[in-house]
Amino acid sequence: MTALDTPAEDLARPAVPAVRITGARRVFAAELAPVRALRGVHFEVGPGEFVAVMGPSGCGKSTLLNVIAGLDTVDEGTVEVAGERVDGRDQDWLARFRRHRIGFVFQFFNLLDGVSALDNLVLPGVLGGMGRRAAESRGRDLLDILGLGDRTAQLPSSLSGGQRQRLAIARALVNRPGLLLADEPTGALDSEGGAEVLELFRRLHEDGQTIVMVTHSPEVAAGADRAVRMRDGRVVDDGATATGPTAAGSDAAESGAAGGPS
Ligand SMILES: Nc1ncnc2c1ncn2[C@@H]1O[C@H](COP(=O)(O)OP(=O)(O)OP(=O)(O)O)[C@@H](O)[C@H]1O
Repeated sequence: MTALDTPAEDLARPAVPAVRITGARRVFAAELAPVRALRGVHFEVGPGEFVAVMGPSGCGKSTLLNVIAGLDTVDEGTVEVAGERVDGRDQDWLARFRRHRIGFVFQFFNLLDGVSALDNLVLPGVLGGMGRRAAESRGRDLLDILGLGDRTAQLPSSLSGGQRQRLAIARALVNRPGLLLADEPTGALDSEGGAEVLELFRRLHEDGQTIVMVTHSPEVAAGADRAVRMRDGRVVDDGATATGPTAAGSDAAESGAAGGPS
């Protein structure tokens, strides 16, 4: 098994969508009027798909990602990840779920600045149930694969933006999550750093990793298989990108494995 392999559980259940959301509604209380962040969202992601979520500021993209990750909850509707219901769970269940099943990449990296690049990976590994040695070995493997093998002892603050985001992606992968979620992963990077990160996502995707990425950038979205557009809390468009499976004429797209909203 390589460090980037798809988790065995996903290979064993290829027919189960990686994400399935039906009729999701989320309303936030606000001073003037309630904000309807999600207004009946249907959204499905097939195993191994790389999906970009786009749309204007405030249309509900981060809320969508957060309800998939169990960082926020829906008021109505259902959220399933790899066939398991995420909505309606208690905080302990959600914490375990996030630790083992979800890798989350943030716009501003959210790395621990006081510890080395390697320890940024060892800590979540240990929290995820690995022994320290196993977590160190996993961390070193990931740093090698992600082109940071000579940076193990460096503090995140001494890395470039692109390197920091690659480290944050390595951290998200430590516990071999079935699903990688990324909220504007290139938003804080210059074009070179953004290209590095997109290239890494493409490699992970080719290795079978399921990825859902929020982005404002059409260039970044074009690197995904499929682009979903949201507006005012709804999915308004959903289709293959130029690099997606339809463009390549693959059977997967034609058989519906790319998965549109149901
Ligand atoms: N915790 C919250 N409390 C109140 N309102 C919220 C909360 N979280 C999000 N909202 C509101 O819900 C709406 C959707 O927010 P969300 O962050 O999902 O949008 P977005 O599409 O990700 O925006 P951006 O591209 O600017 O990040 C916005 O109007 C936002 O202000």
